[in-house]
Amino acid sequence: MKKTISILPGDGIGPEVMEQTIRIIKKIENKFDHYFTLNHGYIGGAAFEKYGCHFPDTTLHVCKNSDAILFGSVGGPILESHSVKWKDCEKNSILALRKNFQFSSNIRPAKVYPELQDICPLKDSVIGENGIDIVIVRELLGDIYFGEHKSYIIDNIRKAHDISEYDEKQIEIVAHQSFKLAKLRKNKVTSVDKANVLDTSKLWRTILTEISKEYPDVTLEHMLVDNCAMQFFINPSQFDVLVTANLFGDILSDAAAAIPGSLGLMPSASFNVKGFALYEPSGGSAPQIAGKNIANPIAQILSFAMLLKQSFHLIEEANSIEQAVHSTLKAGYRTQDICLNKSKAITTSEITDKILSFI
Ligand SMILES: NC(=O)C1=CN([C@@H]2O[C@H](COP(=O)(O)OP(=O)(O)OC[C@H]3O[C@@H](n4cnc5c(N)ncnc54)[C@H](O)[C@@H]3O)[C@@H](O)[C@H]2O)C=CC1
Ligand SMILES: CC(C)CC(=O)C(=O)O
Ligand SMILES: [Mg+2]
Repeated sequence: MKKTISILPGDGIGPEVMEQTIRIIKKIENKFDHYFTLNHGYIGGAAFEKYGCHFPDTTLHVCKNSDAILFGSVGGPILESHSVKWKDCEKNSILALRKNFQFSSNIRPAKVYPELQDICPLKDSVIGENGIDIVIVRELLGDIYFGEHKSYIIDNIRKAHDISEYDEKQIEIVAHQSFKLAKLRKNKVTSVDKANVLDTSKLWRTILTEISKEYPDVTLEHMLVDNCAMQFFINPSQFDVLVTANLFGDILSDAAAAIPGSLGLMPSASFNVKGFALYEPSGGSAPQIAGKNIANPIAQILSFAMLLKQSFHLIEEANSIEQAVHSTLKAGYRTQDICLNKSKAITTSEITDKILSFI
């Protein structure tokens, strides 16, 4: 198969985990006789250094001419967020990319890996006999991230506001996606909102309820977001598909990383309505561990597996990567974020060597 993939490593650990993922891509090409054209683009702080902006036209061009986008992460250390290089980096890069291609829904799976049960902070009794297997569907183009953001001074008082907005069409897209996904799974959708206070949430709840009538086999439940955050840790196996707004989804999907045990294991996929997609780890650029060859590359590698499955329909190829990750973990190889005995942890490149050996 001949397909083009945009490779946007970005900042922090992005380039390190992307480099290892490219080794996996090469192995898949060799083993299954495919040829992928990898077109590289700068984004985030890395682009700012080279082009003086966070999302140059050349990168947009690369993305427009590809069949799928594999993204690393962007952003610098929080303490440097006012510097010229990092100011508004995330807004100008990943948010602009999502907006440009209208990536309206973001899929973030969260499950317990049986071979990593020792690092899952949840008790066996909480995990339960059937384990935990949740898919979070996060709306990606509305809410407070895309409303007006403003800081100002009135009567010598510093003020700021961020406006959250939704329209029914935006909610309908993720609603349909969630019900369709639930039909392939356990037929349950939990819609998470703050409808006891927010008008955007009241609209959210109304639309989810209306759309649910088109999917009579799927059970729809509504849950308030504060309760949901707690339910993740006391009864996570109740969830199948969880659908929520942009901000709540951002926060809850990081919280859900506690289920496998590390953000370094969490891949994600973002789709537009035409099916074009961007794949990226759920976590960020982890600046404090960047450049040390200690980051976990699995989230990035599994994001590539999602790309193979969802964008290229290469199921056997994707399964071979997922199986290799499981075999590697089962054999006891761990990076430091998933290793209880840190002295036994192996590096980013060493764990990739092991994964490659199982493909
Ligand atoms: N899509 C994106 O590009 C995102 C970018 N960011 C940016 O990343 C920067 C750092 O943000 P944080 O809040 O610290 O979030 P983060 O997700 O980068 O890190 C949170 C924690 O998870 C750990 N972690 C994350 N990925 C890991 C991996 N692959 N292996 C091992 N450990 C891993 C980090 O070491 C840290 O302890 C900020 O500039 C932020 O804006 C944050 C989230 C998403
Ligand atoms: C710029 C942020 C909204 C990125 C992020 O935290 C995420 O997508 O999870
Ligand atoms: Mg996030």
